[in-house]
Formats: sequence, C-alpha cells, structure tokens
Amino acid sequence: MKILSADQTRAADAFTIQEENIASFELMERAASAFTAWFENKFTPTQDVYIFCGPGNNGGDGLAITRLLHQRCYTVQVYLAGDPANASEDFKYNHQKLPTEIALRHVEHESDFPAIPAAALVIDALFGTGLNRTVTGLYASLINHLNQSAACITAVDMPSGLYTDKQTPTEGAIIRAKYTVSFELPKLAFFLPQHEAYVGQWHVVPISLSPTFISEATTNLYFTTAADIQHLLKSRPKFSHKGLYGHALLLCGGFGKMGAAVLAARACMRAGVGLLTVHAPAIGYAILQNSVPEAMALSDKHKNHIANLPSDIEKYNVIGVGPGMGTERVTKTAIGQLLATCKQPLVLDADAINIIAGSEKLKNQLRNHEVILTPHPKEFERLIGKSKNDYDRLQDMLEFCREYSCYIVLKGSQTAIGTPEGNLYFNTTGNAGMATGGTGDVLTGIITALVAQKYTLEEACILGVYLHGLAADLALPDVGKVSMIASDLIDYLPKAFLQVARTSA
Ligand SMILES: NC(=O)C1=CN([C@@H]2O[C@H](COP(=O)(O)OP(=O)(O)OC[C@H]3O[C@@H](n4cnc5c(N)ncnc54)[C@H](OP(=O)(O)O)[C@@H]3O)[C@@H](O)[C@H]2O)[C@H](O)CC1
Ligand SMILES: [K+]
Repeated sequence: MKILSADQTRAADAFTIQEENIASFELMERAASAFTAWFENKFTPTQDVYIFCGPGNNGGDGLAITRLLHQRCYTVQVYLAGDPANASEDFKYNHQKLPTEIALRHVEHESDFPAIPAAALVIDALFGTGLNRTVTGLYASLINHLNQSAACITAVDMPSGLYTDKQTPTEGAIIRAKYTVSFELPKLAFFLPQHEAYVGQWHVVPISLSPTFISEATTNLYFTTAADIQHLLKSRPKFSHKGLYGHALLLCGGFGKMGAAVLAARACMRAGVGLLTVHAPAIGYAILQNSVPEAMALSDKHKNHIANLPSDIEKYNVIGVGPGMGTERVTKTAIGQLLATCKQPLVLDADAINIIAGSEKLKNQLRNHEVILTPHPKEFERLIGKSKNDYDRLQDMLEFCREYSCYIVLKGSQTAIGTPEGNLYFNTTGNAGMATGGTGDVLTGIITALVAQKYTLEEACILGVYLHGLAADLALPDVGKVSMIASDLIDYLPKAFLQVARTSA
C-alpha cells in the first residue's frame, strides 16, 4: 500500500470531491464519522471528553466529532485556539452545526486553558496535515498544557505540531498522543522511531478516498499489509521435491556463539528451504548435527572461527552469512574470498556487515553481487555513518542501496526495507517482544530460505520481514513481550505461513 505526502492527500481530497460531485464538508463528515466510530469503540461515554480545535479543517474535524460524540451521549467540552475570523469554510460549516447546548469556548490566553482531569479524554484537533511552520506562542503553551495533563490524548490525523512527511524543527511544541487516528492511509511520520512519543499507537480509518487517485499517485514509499503479502506467497504443487526449493548455505557461528548459527539454521528450515548446509567452525559441528538434524553440517578447519569457504561453494543457490560469526582476521579473509569469488545471491547480517563496514574494498565489491544486508541500527551506522535524524537515515539508506545496488533491511520497531530502485517498504507486523537476542539470526535464516526458493530479493525482504514479525505477533498471547525469545519466532513461523496462505487462498 502507498504512503502519500500531505500535498498528495490534499490533492486526493480535491479529486474525490470532484469525482463524486460532493461538497468538501461531506468528506469532512466522512472523516469525523470514521474517527468517531473508532473512538466510541475504544472509549465508553463514562469519561469526559475535551476537544481542542485549530482554525483549519483539522479543527473542522474536531467540531464535527464534537457533534457526533454529543449525539452518542458523551459529555463533551470543545475549545477553539486561534482566530475564528481565519477559520476555514468547513470549520465554519461545522461551527454552525454545533448543537446549541454546546458552547465553543475560545482560548485566547493561558488563563483560558481548562484544568484537565487525569481521567478525562482529550482529542487533539489543533493541526493536521496543514501544519506549515513551528508551533509557538499560545498554541505551544496549550500543547504543553495538554501534554502535562495525565489525560489520554487521541490526535486527529496527526499529533499537532508534527510535520507529516519531513523533519519537524525541534524547537516546536508537539502533542504527545497515546493514539493517532488518521484517514485512509498512514503518514510517513508514523513509521519513524523518533516520533513514537508523539504519534503513540497509530490507526487508519477508511474515508473512501478515490481509488483512482491513489492507484495513479506516484510515490517511493509503501507500507506492507496482509493484502500486499497474499499474492507474494508461492503455492507448492502436489508433486514437489526438495530440489525445487533450493539448497542454501549458511556461513555462521563462532566460539561461544553457535546458538546464532542454530537459530538461523532452524529458521531457514522452518521457512521452507529444500536443502540446507551450515558451514561453521569445528567446535560447532556436533552442536549443529545435534540441534538441527534437518540441516547438513560442514566443519571449518579452524576450531573456533570461520577461516575457509566450502570447496564446492558454487553448488549452493544462496549464501547467508554472519550470525555469530565474529570478526577475527581469519574470518575477514574468508569474507574477502567470498566477495571475490562467489556468484550467488548473498544475505549478509551481523558480523558480516561489521567486517564489510570496516573495508572500502569489501564495500565496493558489493556492487558485483545480488546482496541483501540486514543491519540493526548500530550495524547500519558502522556501515553508512551517523544520520542527523530518521528522515536523513532513510535517505542515506536509499543512497547506499542505489550506489551499491543492494537491498537493506533496517531492523527496528517498524523495519524499513530499501531497494536499489529507491523504494522504501515499511513493515507493519511485530512487537516489542522481539527486542531479544537472536531474533536477527532468525530473520537471516528466513530471508535466506526465501531467496533459495526463488523469491526475488525484494520479495524475500518484504515477505521475510512480514512473516518474522507475524510469528512474534502470533506468539505474543502465549509468551508475552517480556518472556518472548528468538526460538518462539521459529516455533510460530509455521502458523505465520499458514495464516498468510489462508488469506491468500
Ligand atoms: N483526506 C483527508 O485526510 C481529510 C482530512 N481532513 C482534515 O483536514 C486537515 C488538514 O486541514 P488544513 O486546513 O489543510 O490544515 P490544518 O487544519 O492542519 O491547519 C490549519 C491552518 O493552521 C495554520 N497553521 C499551520 N501551521 C501553523 C502553526 N505552526 N501555527 C499556527 N497556525 C498554523 C495554517 O494556516 P495559515 O494561513 O496560518 O498558514 C493552516 O492552514 C487534515 O489534517 C484532516 O484533519 C478533512 O477532514 C477532509 C479529509
Ligand atoms: K491533530
């Protein structure tokens, strides 16, 4: 699914209004009704509601929501910050439609700020996608006043003070919402870790914006939904044999870190690879054969670290490298030999990335391969350098993907996938239980298995990241966020595959 910019959203509004031959206030009514449906599903009318409106259409939404919640027996107080003379047409329309028993109270001084009870519900309808400068003055004081209340804040469309799709100047005040309810499609700002405190948990409600406009809109920004995944998963013909599903090689493991190799190998098998061979240091041979009997094992001549490559490396159709591997000199030499000789697609993770990050020569050799890199933010920083903020980091990532013609899976609470063509895909599955050792090794095994099964590198990244997070979501009710371990993701991977297969049937 596409992520549209603020300008594109405004254009979508105009296109929809014209295409359906409706008035703009009718589209606003759709937005307000959709928000209200979400709100009343979340909160019962037992808590007082305080709604704060700006002078534009975000505020117009706020007035319409006031009316709709009042009709649903919520106790609502509504406040206007800003000059009503500057109000938008649709704001004025909804102002006239306010029930007479509801007074729109003007906030002109800090003394007009209402005391907000901790148990109250606040709806932030000050600014949305029309924010065009830093919030200062009375607006900033009001936002700070709301943030300092213990009330639960739900933002309409955007947390006021936050830009929709570019870096917000840090000196401005920004609403810290517990929930943000946006319309039709999520905003780019929702996917950036730096905004979590402002956006909170984001939700999107449909308002039937023109499908024609959306399908014709150009963007390089996407977020992955179950609908997107459905057509990706390949079905398996009745007369299948393991040769059809690839033979992967994993180069991984090291002294004291053989668990990473076991996790990657188990995940690779559970993700459907036909055959798997794991090449690990000699100390890992028995461990692998005992822990992952489904995989074949090769023992490096070196006892504790990977120092050599298998002699028949050309027989594998994908090579996953890195989990638990370490960065010993002998291993660096082996990585250099791999990049200089092998022709297969590579999935590079963890210490394989750290080794490459330390050598311009090795980095330049990425250009000669089909490569997926799966760094966490620290490994990313070693590889590409420190970015000023999350927007710059995404641009830096796309620049690297383009320059080295590779795919990057930047792991995080909403993993971002960059492609050589300059596209960005944000994942929507997963949870905080995944913040535990070994989950990256599991992802490497999954993506390696998908490439072995002839998914394109882009498909393997999108599908692998989605299934990895979905497995964690399926595990959550049974193991919880605190007790979740990497092995749970492997154990729930079959259910994740079955769930995606069911929806695609
Ligand atoms: N398809 C949809 O998503 C729909 C969204 N809707 C809602 O409409 C808003 C966008 O409304 P808009 O009127 O364009 O803008 P805002 O309401 O966000 O802002 C109002 C005006 O505020 C001024 N402004 C901007 N930044 C500041 C600031 N830092 N300090 C003070 N004032 C500011 C600006 O006017 P100026 O003349 O002062 O420049 C803004 O125009 C969207 O978010 C949704 O909530 C519709 O309901 C329809 C469908
Ligand atoms: K808002």
